[in-house]
Order: sequence, then structure tokens, then C-alpha cells
Amino acid sequence: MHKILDNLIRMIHSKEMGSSTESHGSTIHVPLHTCVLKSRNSANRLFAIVYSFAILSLLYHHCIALLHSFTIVSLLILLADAVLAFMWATSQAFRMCPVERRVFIENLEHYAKESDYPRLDVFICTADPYKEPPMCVVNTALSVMAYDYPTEKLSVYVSDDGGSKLTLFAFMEAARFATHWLPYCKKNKIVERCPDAYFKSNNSWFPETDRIKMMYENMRVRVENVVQEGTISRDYMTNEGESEAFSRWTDEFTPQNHPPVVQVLLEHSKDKDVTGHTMPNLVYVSRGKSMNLPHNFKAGALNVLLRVSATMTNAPVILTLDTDMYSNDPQTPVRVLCYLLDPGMDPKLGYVQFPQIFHGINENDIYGGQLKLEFQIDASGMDGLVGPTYVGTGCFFRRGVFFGGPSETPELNQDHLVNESINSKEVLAMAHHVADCNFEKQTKWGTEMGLRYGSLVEDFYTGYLLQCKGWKSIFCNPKRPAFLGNSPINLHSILNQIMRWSVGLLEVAFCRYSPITFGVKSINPLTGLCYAHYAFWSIWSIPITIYAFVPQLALLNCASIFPKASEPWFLLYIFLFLGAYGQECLEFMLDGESIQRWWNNQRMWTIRGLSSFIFGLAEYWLKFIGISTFGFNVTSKVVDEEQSKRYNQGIFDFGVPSPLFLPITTAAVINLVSFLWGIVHVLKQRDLEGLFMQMLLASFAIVNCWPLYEAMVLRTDEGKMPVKITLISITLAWALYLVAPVVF
Ligand SMILES: O=c1ccn([C@@H]2O[C@H](COP(=O)(O)OP(=O)(O)O[C@H]3O[C@H](CO)[C@@H](O)[C@H](O)[C@H]3O)[C@@H](O)[C@H]2O)c(=O)[nH]1
Ligand SMILES: [Mn+2]
Repeated sequence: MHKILDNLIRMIHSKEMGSSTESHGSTIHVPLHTCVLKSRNSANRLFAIVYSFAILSLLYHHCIALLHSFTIVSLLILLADAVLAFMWATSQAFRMCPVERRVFIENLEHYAKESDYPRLDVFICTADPYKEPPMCVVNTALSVMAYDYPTEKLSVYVSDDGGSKLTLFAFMEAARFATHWLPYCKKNKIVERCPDAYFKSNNSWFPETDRIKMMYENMRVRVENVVQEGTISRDYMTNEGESEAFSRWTDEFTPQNHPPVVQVLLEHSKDKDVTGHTMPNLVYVSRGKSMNLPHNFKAGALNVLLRVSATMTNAPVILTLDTDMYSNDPQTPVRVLCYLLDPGMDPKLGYVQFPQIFHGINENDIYGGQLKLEFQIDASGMDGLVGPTYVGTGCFFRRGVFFGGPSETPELNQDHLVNESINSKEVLAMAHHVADCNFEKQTKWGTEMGLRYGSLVEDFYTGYLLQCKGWKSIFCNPKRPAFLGNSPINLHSILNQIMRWSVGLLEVAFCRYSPITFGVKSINPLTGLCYAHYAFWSIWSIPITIYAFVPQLALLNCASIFPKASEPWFLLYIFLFLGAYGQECLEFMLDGESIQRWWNNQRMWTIRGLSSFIFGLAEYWLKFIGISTFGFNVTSKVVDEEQSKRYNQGIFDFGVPSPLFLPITTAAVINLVSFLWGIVHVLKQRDLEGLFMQMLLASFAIVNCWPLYEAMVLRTDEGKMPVKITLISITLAWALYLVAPVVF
């Protein structure tokens, strides 16, 4: 087994990529980067062998039992365990050869001079000035404009899907503030270049700090006032050019229906900062939209930026960012160059992905918002194969990956050189043309070019299809996070977000290129399994739901459905349970997380299984048969003071009467009642053996549900469980109790 795997992995690496560069170039002996296998590989593989035997024997046991006496319950348990086995098997692909990389920025000078650095186009998406406050995206833009990178090679493009002049106004203000902020950061070698984060942390103070802070505050107040008023009064406009720009927002202009707006706010060849140095380009883009044409959400927005930037700067390297993902390290692009400029690098390297890391996560991460397993542990597992998938933000691409063959529009060709000013009439006309909503009609955009359409998780889908085409990627996870973003701080937002992901992932699971059929062949079997694991992410809900209800309802009916505590099969169950939980716990601890964080993460896994995943599955099928038109519901980045207070105290926030909460609360009720009933039964009958496992399961669920009981009965604050939900769930639990005897 060990050998087969090694061979497989060697095959995957037939073209050695990303190892140390020492062997390349005869004179240079300093590495740009190294890549080593994590030491846990062998243990993982050994454990996988033992565990798979255990799973096989359990499935065998189930089949025998089923042949013996066919009941709905044994069928359900078999189904649950089969799904668990599938998810376990696919998850092993991440554990076969996780790697760790290091980058040596200090060695880059041996390979390239600053003048050799490639140009870099940064894309930032925003979609709604009320859910994503303009100051948030302004901060993100300022943090990347201040990168330690030659300014004449840097351009920042902002996509405003909200089509809002408020956002444009915020960026006009930002362009002015940037002429002070950039020299300030560079002169004082500031590391924290997102102004908001900088002023919030107690950083070192310089003579001009107070003045800069004052300017920042002035800008913030102006922008927030304008957003609150919803319009820009004349007093806020500083020159004719600005009022002319706003004049494009005519009465017919709505966020869903309007012509494209491309506005150059800073141009490096003209604009200087206050110390006389050049500024990077800053361009505002609001793509044209029409009610009658699909806009394909974020994928559509990024494709417009790909084209607009092609007509203006056409940089060979592209960084995509979300509104809230600000740069936390000015050296990041140079770090990426250590891979891109390595002469020995595989020419098929398509992108370098940084993990999504979030600021403001509470101490014990009650909502598992860090997504440690998904964004970090599993990503380093894929990195050992052909590389991680794209996660939508914090990713540096080679422009070439998005432009399949040569384009019919000459301005969109990769080697098209832009010599004219980006503010010239011709360039602007072309930029507006490619940002129009009709441009993509009858083109290969979204199918063979650009970000791919057809899934609500355009990032996962695009990364997957790029890898199917043979592109490889690298996972770069430096000690100091390269980017930091917002994570929702109430349960409802988190569950909604994960539900949207579930729908999008199912769209990948059942598309023509399903990872389970196409991916395993065209990339490699292990990577195919990794993609399948996430594509089918929401089927976790099947075993979780079955295990949350069936054994407990059986308990209430005195039906024993698991082996007795004295039977050997019982030990098998215990081994399977402890093995899976133990391995994940160990992984968390080895990655420097606390045991509480792991605990909360596993709780969120059940909560997701009983809410987002169930509803995601349902939503996907409704969408599939054409009943629902579930779209990209943007996650709000507005922070409510009270909510934030509760979050920091580690208190769960339910608040809204959402159906998403119903399965969880119903399960909480059923588990509590069945456990209490079980205790009574055991005391009366003195027979624990047969029901022991069911009691164990119920008690485990109760411990997990503790915050729910508090929210349902003990709390009085705004974040408690709405009474309506509690009442409905009690009724549902009662109904389940009444119908259960039919089955047992
Ligand atoms: O029609 C749309 C919808 C969204 N966005 C932007 O997409 C980004 C992500 O939206 P958000 O609401 O924050 O969604 P999340 O679920 O937090 O995003 C995760 O999941 C998305 C879908 O997989 C990825 O695109 C993101 O990069 C990833 O962070 C934001 O910058 C939005 O402004 C648009 O530009 N246009
Ligand atoms: Mn987000």
C-alpha cells in the first residue's frame, strides 16, 4: 500500500515542481523556496489502512444484519454508515502527502532585479454598499496599493457590482488619501498597511501620524455621511471632473440595469504622491448590467475585470481579492515572485493561493469560522498532489490561465501591449466596450475563458477545471497571514453562507465534469477524490441527520439498534468513533489550535449537517427542477455592536426566526427527552446493555447542544432562540415521537 501510494504520488510529480531550486542554474546555490513532506504522512497512511479494515468490517456486519432481518432502521443505519465511509475515504486523499513550504525572499535578488518584476493587476470585488460598507473595500484597496512593489507596475481595479456612486465617491476620497498614506507607510516601514487596522492597533507613533490619522478620520466621516444620506451633495464634490463622473447616474440607472462605468481615479504616469513619487493605477469599474441577461455574480464581475485590465495594463500576474480581504503583509507579491520567477518552476504553474484567514475570531472560535480544516489543513494536503483549489480571494494567477486560445478581440490578447495612457479616449472606449453586458454573448467567456460559470462557488469550480486542464498550483501559508478577512459573527449568516456553498458545490458534483467521474481521470485519482469530498460536502447531512434522530427515537421505543456493550462489534463502533474524532483533534492540535477550538469545530460540523447541508441539498434539487432561483446572497460585513459583544463573550447568536434552526432545535429536544427517558428505563428495568450505545449517543448530543438549551430556555437577550422556533421544534419533536412506533 505504502509503495503503491508512493508510486502514485511520484507519477503525479513526474514533472517535479516546487522543490528546492538548488539544482537549477549552475552558479546560483541559494534556494528561493523549499517544500518538504510533513512528518505525519507515514502515521496517516498506516492509520488509513487499519481504519479502512474497520470500516469494511462494519459494512459487512450491516449487510449480514440486513440479510438476516430487513428493517427500515437497519437500512437507514447502513445508508448513514455508507455515506460516512465515502466521506472518510475521500478525506484520506488530503492526508496522503501534505507538504510544508518555505520561501526565502532574501534570495530573490540573486534571480531578478526590481526592474524585472512582472506587472501586477489587483482585482477587488464589491457588490452592495449597504452590506459591504465602502470604507471596508477602500481599506482593502489602500492596503494593496501600499504594497512593497514598484508602483509603476501595480494597478488596482475595483469591481462594483452594486453600481453605486457612493462606492465611486469613496474611491475618489481614497485616491486622495492614498497620496499621503503610501509615502507614510513606505517612509516609516509600516507593516500594517490597511489604515483601519493600523489605527486600531496601537502601533508605533511617528511625527506625522496624528496628521495622517486626522485625514483618515475626515475621509471616513465624509464617506460614511454620504452612505448614510444615500446621495452625494454638491458640497462633497471637489472638482468638475468628479461631478461629471457622477452625472452618469441618471434616473434610469439602477444596480440591475445600467451601462458600464469605467473611471480612472489614479494614473501612474500622471499622478504623484505628496513626496513626488508615482502612484499605482486605480480604476473603478461597474460593469454594464441588464435585467434580461444573466450576470453570473462574482465570476461575471471578475471576467469583466480581466477584460478591462487587458485593455488598460494587461499585467501578466493577477491578484483577486474580496471586499474584506485586506493585505496584512506588504511583502506578499515579492513572496509570490519567489515561485513565479524561479527558472526551474514548472511552466504549468497557474496560480499561488494563500489561505483565507480571518481577524476578530473569538477565543474559542464558537462558529468554527476559521475553517481551519478546509482552508489550511486540507489545502496543504492538496498542495502535496498538484496543488490547492482556488478559494476566491488571496490568489495570484498567471493571466495566461484565463485566456484560452487567441482572442478575436486583439486588445484581449495576452501579448497585447498597452502603450497609450489608460485615460485616453481610445483605451476608455475599448474598456467600456468589453465591460458591456452584451459583450459575452456568443463568446467563450465563462466556459473556456476566464472564471467559469455554472456554480455558485465559482472559485472552487474554476480552480477545479483549471487543474483538469493541467494547470498546477501552490499553497503559500506564511507565518504572518498575507491577508485577513471578516468572518460572520452570527450563526444565521454563517449557516446561510455555508448553505450557498453547499448548493454551488453540488452544482460541481453533478455537472458534466463531476470530480468523481471526470476529475479522477483527468487530474489524478487522489486530487479527484479531494474535489469529490468537497463537491459532495453536503451529503454529510445524511448520516448526521440519521444519527441525530433514529437511535434516539428507537430509544424512546425501547428498541435496541446497536450491538450490546458486551459484544465485540461494540468495540468496533467505539474504535471508529474515537479514531475519526481523535485524528481530527490531533490534526488541530498539531496545527497549533486549542482543544476547545477543535471541540467547537466538531460541534459546528453537526450544526451545519443539520441545517445548511440539508437546506443546501433541498435548494439544489429545487433549483435543478427549476422551482427555485437561488442566487449569490452576499454576506453582510456590517458589524452590530450588541452582536459583536455577545460574540466576544463566546455566546451563540440566533436571533432571527429562521427555518434553518428547526432541525437543530428539534434534534436538541429529541435527544434530551430520549436520554431522560432512557435513564428512567434503565433504573426501572436495570437493563443498560442493549441501549448503552444509544444512551451514549444521546448524551454526546446533549453536551453538544448545550448552547441551544441555553438559548431556548435560559437566555433573555436579543440573540436567544426566537420563541416561535422553540415552539415549532417541540411540536415537530412530538410529531416524530408519535409516528416513530410505525418504524420500530
Ligand atoms: O454578484 C456578486 C456577488 C458577490 N460579489 C463579491 O464576491 C465576494 C465574496 O462574497 P461574500 O458575500 O463575502 O461571500 P463568501 O461566502 O464570504 O465568499 C466565499 O465564497 C465565494 C463563493 O465561493 C468566493 O467567491 C469568495 O471568494 C469566498 O470568500 C465579495 O467581495 C462580493 O462583493 C460580487 O462581486 N458580485
Ligand atoms: Mn466573504
